[in-house]
Amino acid sequence: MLRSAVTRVALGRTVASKQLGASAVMTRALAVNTRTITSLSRPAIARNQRAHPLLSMLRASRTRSYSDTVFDRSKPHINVGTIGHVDHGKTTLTAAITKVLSEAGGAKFRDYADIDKAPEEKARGITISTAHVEYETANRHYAHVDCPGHADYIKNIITGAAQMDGAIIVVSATDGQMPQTREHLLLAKQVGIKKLVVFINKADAIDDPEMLELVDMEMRELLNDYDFDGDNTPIVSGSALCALESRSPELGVEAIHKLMAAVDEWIPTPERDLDKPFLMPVEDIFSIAGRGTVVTGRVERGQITKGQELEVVGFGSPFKTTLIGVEMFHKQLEKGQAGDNMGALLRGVKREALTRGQVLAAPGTIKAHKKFIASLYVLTKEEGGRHTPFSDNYRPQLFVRTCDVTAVLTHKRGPNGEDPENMMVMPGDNVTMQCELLAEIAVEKGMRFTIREGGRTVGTGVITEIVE
Ligand SMILES: Nc1nc2c(ncn2[C@@H]2O[C@H](COP(=O)(O)OP(=O)(O)OP(=O)(O)O)[C@@H](O)[C@H]2O)c(=O)[nH]1
Ligand SMILES: [Mg+2]
Repeated sequence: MLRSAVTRVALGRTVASKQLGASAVMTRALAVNTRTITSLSRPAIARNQRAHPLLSMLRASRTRSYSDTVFDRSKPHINVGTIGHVDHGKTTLTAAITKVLSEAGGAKFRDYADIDKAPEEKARGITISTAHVEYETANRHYAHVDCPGHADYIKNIITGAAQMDGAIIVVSATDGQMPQTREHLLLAKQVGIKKLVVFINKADAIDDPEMLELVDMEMRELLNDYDFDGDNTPIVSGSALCALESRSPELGVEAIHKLMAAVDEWIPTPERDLDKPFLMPVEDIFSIAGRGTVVTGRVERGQITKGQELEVVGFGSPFKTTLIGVEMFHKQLEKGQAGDNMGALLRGVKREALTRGQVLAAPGTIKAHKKFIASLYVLTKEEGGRHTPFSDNYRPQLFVRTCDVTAVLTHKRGPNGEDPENMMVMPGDNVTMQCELLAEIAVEKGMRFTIREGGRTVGTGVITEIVE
């Protein structure tokens, strides 16, 4: 069934979500932007083929049918993306990677036009244009995200519409680093991306090869500035366009192979959820006469066995308890694990001591906090957000996991002590603000949340730093 779906989707735009559905990581990553699989109608394909000059070439690579390649579920999966300044070649590189890997049987070629007119996706009411493409190397299976514009990158990174475990930062040899190179690096750092690979693109367009050295040095310095490992980060130079147009192989196809080898080696496969410490957000609480208190929820990560100790964190002092029973679909189990909707029977805990929004966690693995710094995207009126700006001490409801709590948003005072009172936040803005919660909840750096007001979502954010 899977195979036929793949074969049917002639232009492959929607293959990724379905194929990857089986992978737990992917299911989560694509949860907000799962697209339906529909084959393009024949006239649509014909139109596309007429429209794009590269298409006869593409058709050749497409007939090397991808459906012949058995999807190998045993390969580790990882989410990556291209980031970098406008026009530096992110989309061209994305297309080039699929082209080069398709020749090795590890991808379905996605041409530039197909990637760049990415379908719009809805993530929590925010429209984000992203293209997901997939490919594989000998070692790993990749989902790769590319966004058409700077604003979409910002939203995409903040909302986690496509989570990136690592990224390829593209920088043009003709320009060197530019403002969005830095901005994307900063955001990447804030959302917890630990490793990047640099691609110095447009190496075909420079006269002086020293430019490459210069950009190389400058990028290492910049990476160090943002707390990445600038000295050891692999930097590959080449030309995405040459690879896409099958010319100057040393700058083109060979550079792409070098780049992907660097990505394979340098960007680690994320820890699987099952290997992480146990955590389950509390959704509901029941008293069961003669037995005790049962908490239900969906296990976010890790696993737990009957008899193990748990900590209840959030809304007041944390306390410990023991898991004495696990139930799922009215059946008793020995163990609960990530993804399970389970009922946890707890020893000696009164119903009143528990509340929705707390978490059950492996002891000592998460703390409750009241104050943190967040990178926030404020929805525009068109996205269903506010019509007017807000100023300091704005008090929306903050939603995270199963929890909602009032938050007070204030600006961090400017570097020269600028008065935050005078700072207004406009719909459509991306801002860094301090959030102070009216109750302590279990949060971690890198967690995403939404802010709502009067029953509608007005913003989305990611925690970049815990204050207290
Ligand atoms: N000479 C040369 N031009 C390139 C190369 N790669 C991309 N370009 C050109 O640079 C321009 C921008 O490329 P894109 O791939 O659209 O850049 P982008 O980073 O996706 O741009 P945005 O999505 O608008 O931020 C296009 O005209 C490409 O043809 C290259 O290796 N060499
Ligand atoms: Mg682009």
